Amino acid sequence: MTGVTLNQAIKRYGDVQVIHGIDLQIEDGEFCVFVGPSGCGKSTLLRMIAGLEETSDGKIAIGTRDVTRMDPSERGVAMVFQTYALYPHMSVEENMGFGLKMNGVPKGEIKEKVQKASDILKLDQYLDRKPKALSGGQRQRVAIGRAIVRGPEVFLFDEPLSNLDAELRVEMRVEIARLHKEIGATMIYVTHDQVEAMTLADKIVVLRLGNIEQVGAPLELYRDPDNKFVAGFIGSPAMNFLAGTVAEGGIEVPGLGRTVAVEANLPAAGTSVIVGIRPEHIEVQMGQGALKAELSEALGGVSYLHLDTPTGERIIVEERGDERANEGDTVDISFETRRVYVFDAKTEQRIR
Ligand SMILES: Nc1ncnc2c1ncn2[C@@H]1O[C@H](COP(=O)(O)OP(=O)(O)OP(=O)(O)O)[C@@H](O)[C@H]1O
Repeated sequence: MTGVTLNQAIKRYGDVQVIHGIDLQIEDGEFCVFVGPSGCGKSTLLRMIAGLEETSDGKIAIGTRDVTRMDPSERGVAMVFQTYALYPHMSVEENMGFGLKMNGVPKGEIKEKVQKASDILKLDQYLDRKPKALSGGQRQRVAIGRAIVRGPEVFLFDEPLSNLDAELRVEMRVEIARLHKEIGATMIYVTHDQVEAMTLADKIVVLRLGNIEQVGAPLELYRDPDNKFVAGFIGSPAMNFLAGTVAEGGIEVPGLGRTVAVEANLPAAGTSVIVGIRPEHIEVQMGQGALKAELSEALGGVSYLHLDTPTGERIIVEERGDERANEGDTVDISFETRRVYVFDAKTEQRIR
């Protein structure tokens, strides 16, 4: 088993550079998740590691081997795709063993490895079926089984659960976590699903426009985002942002009609900042205030209350108690000082 090292990895398509010199160390046995908005380069970066996209510049190493110019088949990786990519005319067993057969592995050994993988993934009873006679979740299991059978040093997953319905996603997510525990291999996983990223990852890499914004453990990124982008990207519903100005004794926030106290050394009075507060850290005060409840999404255990400020900003509050605000109510909000994040309005870097 081995880790993966990217050293100033660059990808260009013709004149357009889409990955801008990525440095990244993924440790042996680590579960690393790439997240970021559509088009940020997550899939491209994964495909560069797989060898499915040529690396224009820089280096990629798997363990101590420089694989930058190697064919995908020589890299010791196996990739699981969103679309499963199974052969429709082959049975589950043949699909899973196909890679090994092409490599001239003896029949007995293939059978043994397929058996072992189908035990892990509970595919025993489906080995003779064709993919079209399987559910989406079962097909994805076969695709994962095909990767396991090859015994790669590194597993690569490109949004593997995107085509599954909500319930199956949860089931498969738990299964992938179990698989990682069981086989302990290095895994790199691309998703734009918050919950997948937070629950599966040892390490999350947040990408934006082909650059890394921040790397860290899920809760590290949640608690200690370096900038407004990461703060807004990690956490769901997203962190609320309100414009403010540094003033005597805190930050004047027009949207709230008051000065918010902050535990921090703030820049000079008059500096424009952005105040960030997570929906789960806000309390609602009923029957007072200037915030108008435009919408309440009741999910059961929680409701998401959408408030409009007089300045035209939007605040989402997570409500959990028995008493929850209704649409049309006017309310006020409160939050603990230690829960307030502050970003520089120009650079969007975190001040505290
Ligand atoms: N063959 C190509 N030629 C030119 N540009 C490309 C090509 N493939 C991808 N790109 C560009 O590279 C950037 C990164 O694309 P990529 O598919 O890696 O993003 P992504 O983060 O995986 O997005 P999504 O979540 O939508 O899949 C995008 O701006 C995309 O338009």
